[in-house]
Amino acid sequence: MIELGVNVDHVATVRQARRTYEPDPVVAAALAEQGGADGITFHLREDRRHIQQRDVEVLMQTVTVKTNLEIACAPEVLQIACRVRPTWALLVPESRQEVTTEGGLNVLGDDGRVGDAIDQLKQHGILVSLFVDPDVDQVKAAVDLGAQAVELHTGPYALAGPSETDRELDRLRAAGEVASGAGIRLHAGHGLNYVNVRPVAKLPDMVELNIGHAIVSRAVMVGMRDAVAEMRRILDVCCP
Ligand SMILES: CC(=O)[C@@H](O)[C@H](O)COP(=O)(O)O
Ligand SMILES: NCC(=O)COP(=O)(O)O
Repeated sequence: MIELGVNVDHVATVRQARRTYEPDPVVAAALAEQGGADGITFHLREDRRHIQQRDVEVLMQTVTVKTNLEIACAPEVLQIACRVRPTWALLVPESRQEVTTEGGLNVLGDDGRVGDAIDQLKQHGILVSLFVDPDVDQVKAAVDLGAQAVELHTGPYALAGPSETDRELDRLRAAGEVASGAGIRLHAGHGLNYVNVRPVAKLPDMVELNIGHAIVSRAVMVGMRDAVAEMRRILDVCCP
């Protein structure tokens, strides 16, 4: 059965629109758990545009399922991760100008920062996943650096037009085969929603999907528990 990681970043986005106290991603995470989340994902960006350090601290005290802290390979956030010790750390690229995460980590071109970050996190008992484009060479480089999982960037798939979707799925399938063939966990995420999720969930050896924006968008209408439960039902039906 596919594991569902629910990303609560954009609950914090709504809160930060007024720099106030609500809606609280901590409450959203508890409701997501009631809806069937297997993990809670939260991205402590260097620019703090949504999740704040307070959210990380309180989520680490309250979440009862897996925690998946997304961070850049930057000393300040790495230090926080090593102190709070989430179940997983997902290393992602960041740039101030981006609307959202744009591409995967360039692991192939690593200047040592990714490798050092992996070692530092693992020394603190944290499992490490790398957010990479569905590129076989990037996945091989992630395996070589000792990542315990890769999260394939499904943004290009999600944005693909009808004539490109199969090609993007083939890229994801090929990259996933390298990951599972190397014995590391295969995750995927970014831009997945209630319609496009099924083909990705059905990819061979897919273990975990991390979904945020689409679930939070549905939650605005129906509530977090029901929005998560609906995604859970979709995954349970398509991947029993
Ligand atoms: C890496 C990824 O795709 C998401 O988990 C990420 O958090 C999205 O970036 P924003 O949260 O900045 O939208
Ligand atoms: N790493 C992907 C994630 O956590 C959620 O991305 P999105 O569903 O908010 O695009």
